[in-house]
Amino acid sequence: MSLSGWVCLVTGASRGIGRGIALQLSEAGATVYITGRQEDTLKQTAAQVKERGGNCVPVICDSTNDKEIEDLFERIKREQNGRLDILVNNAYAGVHAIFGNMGKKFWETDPTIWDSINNTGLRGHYFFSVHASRMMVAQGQGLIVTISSMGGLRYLFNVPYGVGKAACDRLAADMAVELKSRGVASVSLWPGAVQTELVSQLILEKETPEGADSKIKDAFTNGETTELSGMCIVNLAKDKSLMSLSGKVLLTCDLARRYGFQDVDGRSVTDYTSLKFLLTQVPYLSWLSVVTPSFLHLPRFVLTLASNRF
Ligand SMILES: NC(=O)c1ccc[n+]([C@@H]2O[C@H](COP(=O)([O-])OP(=O)(O)OC[C@H]3O[C@@H](n4cnc5c(N)ncnc54)[C@H](O)[C@@H]3O)[C@@H](O)[C@H]2O)c1
Repeated sequence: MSLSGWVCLVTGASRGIGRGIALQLSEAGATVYITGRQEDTLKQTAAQVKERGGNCVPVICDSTNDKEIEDLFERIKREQNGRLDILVNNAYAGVHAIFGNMGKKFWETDPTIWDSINNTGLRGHYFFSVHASRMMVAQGQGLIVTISSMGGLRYLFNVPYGVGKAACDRLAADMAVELKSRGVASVSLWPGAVQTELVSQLILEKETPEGADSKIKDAFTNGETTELSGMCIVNLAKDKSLMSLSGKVLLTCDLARRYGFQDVDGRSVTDYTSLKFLLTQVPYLSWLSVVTPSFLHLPRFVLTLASNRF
């Protein structure tokens, strides 16, 4: 799957899912601009990319700093003759705030948690998308992937988290409406639970945090690697039916099945919408999962109904 000659931009790639995505895109041959706020950690990602024979350009760019965002796009235009093929909106500053406030109600939490969660992870995505779309519309093609999660569907963790994720899904969908006639695709990608460095530190290596549901820890124990989302994006970028997927929420487990791959460590990808998995979550019925075939899935319209807003 070659992306040789492609130019990509991944925000927040100094660790976590962003780093995994940068590794996969560069391994596929793309030149990948990666952003973060700290030079040392960005350089660590760049060194890993280089070790695998890839090419990446680390750029210090805070997603909450409009001027730094503008300068970054000017630089890409200058260095790549106006070419940008893929933007991945991934940067996120909310993980510490989420796990540090587990179990608290929104009125018991400092309201600035909204900013920690949504300034980088929603407002920043909009700003990056505007600049990227200007380049992509001019070239008549491109792909914008906004990393979101199933918190966009129903309550998960806390109020600003769910609102932010629902808004990310809507951002991807509404941008797709305006971009469709210009040949540019916009999708929202939902990873499952992912074993990032922070998840290891804050969840896996600790007792279940106070106020947290023990099922959350189980989900992360069987979680995806940080590179699975990257594998999904590499395959998606080459999909001849890409425009027909534009505007949709895509799940990493569905894309792994669509393109027929396993996680980079050889594990099969947990399918959160399979009947088999869902039964494991139901007390007294979990035994049924053993005899349930894994190809039975929850139809997508049921997921839509699960948002239950009417
Ligand atoms: N970890 C999971 O299990 C999981 C599951 C589903 C969805 N997601 C989503 O994936 C996205 C990435 O999450 P993660 O778990 O990899 O987070 P993370 O905290 O491990 O990584 C976030 C990255 O963003 C960077 N960043 C933070 N603030 C920034 C700023 N102002 N400017 C530029 N870069 C900044 C960080 O330096 C880091 O590189 C989030 O939207 C998250 O909700 C995560």
